[in-house]
Amino acid sequence: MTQLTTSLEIKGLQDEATERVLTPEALQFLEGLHRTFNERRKELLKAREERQQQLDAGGKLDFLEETKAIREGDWTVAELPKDLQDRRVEITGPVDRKMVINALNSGAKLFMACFEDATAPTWHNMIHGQINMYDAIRKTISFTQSETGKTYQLNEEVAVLQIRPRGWHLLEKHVEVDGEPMSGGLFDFGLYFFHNAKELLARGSGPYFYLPKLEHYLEARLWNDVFRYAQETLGVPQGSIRATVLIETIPAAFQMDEILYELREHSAGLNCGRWDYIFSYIKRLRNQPDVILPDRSQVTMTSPFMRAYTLLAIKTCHKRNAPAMGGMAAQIPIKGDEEANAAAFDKVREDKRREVTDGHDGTWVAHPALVAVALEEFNEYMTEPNQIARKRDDVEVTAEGLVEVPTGSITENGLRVNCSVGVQYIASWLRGNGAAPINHLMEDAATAEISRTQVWQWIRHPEGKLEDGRKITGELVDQVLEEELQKLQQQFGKDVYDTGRFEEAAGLFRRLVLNDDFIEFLTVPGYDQLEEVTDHESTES
Ligand SMILES: CC(=O)SCCNC(=O)CCNC(=O)[C@H](O)C(C)(C)COP(=O)(O)OP(=O)(O)OC[C@H]1O[C@@H](n2cnc3c(N)ncnc32)[C@H](O)[C@@H]1OP(=O)(O)O
Ligand SMILES: O=CC(=O)O
Repeated sequence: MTQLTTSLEIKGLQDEATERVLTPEALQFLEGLHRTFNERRKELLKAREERQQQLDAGGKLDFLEETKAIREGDWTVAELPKDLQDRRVEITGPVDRKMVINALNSGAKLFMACFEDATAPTWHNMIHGQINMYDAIRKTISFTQSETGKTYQLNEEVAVLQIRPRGWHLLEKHVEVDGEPMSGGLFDFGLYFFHNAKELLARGSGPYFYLPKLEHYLEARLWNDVFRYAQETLGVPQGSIRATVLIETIPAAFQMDEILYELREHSAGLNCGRWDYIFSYIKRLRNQPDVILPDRSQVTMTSPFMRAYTLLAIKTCHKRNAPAMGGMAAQIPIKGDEEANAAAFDKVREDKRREVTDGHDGTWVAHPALVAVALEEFNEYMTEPNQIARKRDDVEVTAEGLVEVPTGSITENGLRVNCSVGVQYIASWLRGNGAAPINHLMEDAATAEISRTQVWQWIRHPEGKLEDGRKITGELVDQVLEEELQKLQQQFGKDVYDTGRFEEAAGLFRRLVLNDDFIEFLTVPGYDQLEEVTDHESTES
């Protein structure tokens, strides 16, 4: 444990890698961020709890009276920089060194490097992720895979880089200020900005961010104040930062205008973070008697509440001259089965076509092989760099429409999939991998959040019954979980199962679904179980 400034302590392993990014000047900047903004961050998290209590007491979500003037006002966000005007296809991925190179070379217009739900926040991953960003921006990044000897380097032309720092709820326990862990989001943002903002601007781009899991416009205001402070402190021109906010919580859907307004000098629009949105919908409305969702597979982008929110995002953004980005389709290539692979690609094509014809200005893909599919759809239906000029005044979305409960059934298979996929994802995360291919789909933390939240609610809601009438109970879930664990043991073999942290993952999953006290984010208790694991693919070589 080293004390570097009067009040900042590094609790994580220190080596050559940490020395590269945790320079005394960078630490001083982090300390300033913490001291200036951490109290407000904590107050905003507390306000989330208070709003939850109101919802649990039967309160309804609605557009806010206090911000009517902003919704009805005539204002726009600042003009977009050149390299954010055409965002038709963005690839996302964790911050592993090889993946970073592959994503930048993928042919996508932009790459969102994720320090959040696609990355398990080990100290190693977070530090090496920063190093990978540093080297990628300066085009000095390369990687040699030890198994194959293959070397990866950047192409001449690469995607524009943006990063997703952790949300306001997550901590970076390896750095403490005044004996208190730092905010994960301030740590990720702060280090990236400190080392790269000026370099990015000198190279004709800028410090670009995706902001996850906001639940209120005041949380957007906090980010905006962080941006102003960071730019002022480091002598970077105000407005250099541009940030796209993920609308991925149900309360935020009622405050899209307000969020854009708070960030208007730094805004790069909104994105529909659809998986977390489903998670948030169940989480926030979990105690409302009329709300219960069917199997996850039946909740799609054509479910009325999902259509309502994506169309509202497009209308709201375009009114403010901001891009409205689409979301992620889970399908990834299926190796060795051409028919299944073609079907998976068709699903992605259909999803992207709906997005572009609705009016989205770009979309996300999870895998380089899907860049071309998404590009084809956007190239065909979006002939300009974006379609911000298409105002969608025809769209009418009501508060009731945003929360309309989707119909469908809860099946035994749906319950089994939630248990199995939830455990498999958590096990992968505990092994240090935040994005995982499971049953030929890309899964990240949002998947496990949806799975466990659905099961929690099904156990407690009177209508949480399988289609054959059986009530979903803690005992039934326990039994299903045991059976699914046995299947996983058979599928992976005893050795992989024993070393793969499946039992630990099942323990956490059980706690998440059986505890009456709902746990806000699985990554919070999970973080205590996330021991240090080193993944060579995130590391320099
Ligand atoms: C809900 C949300 O928040 S979505 C956003 C967050 N989630 C993500 O970003 C997940 C992104 N996707 C991924 O991480 C990956 O696609 C995974 C983990 C699901 C699958 O990865 P793999 O098992 O490596 O897939 P696969 O074997 O098909 O990969 C083939 C090649 O593509 C590369 N690749 C796959 N996905 C990506 C990606 N998203 N970015 C860059 N490269 C990628 C692999 O590195 C591999 O490279 P190689 O041939 O040089 O070794
Ligand atoms: O973060 C994205 C999502 O779909 O959730």
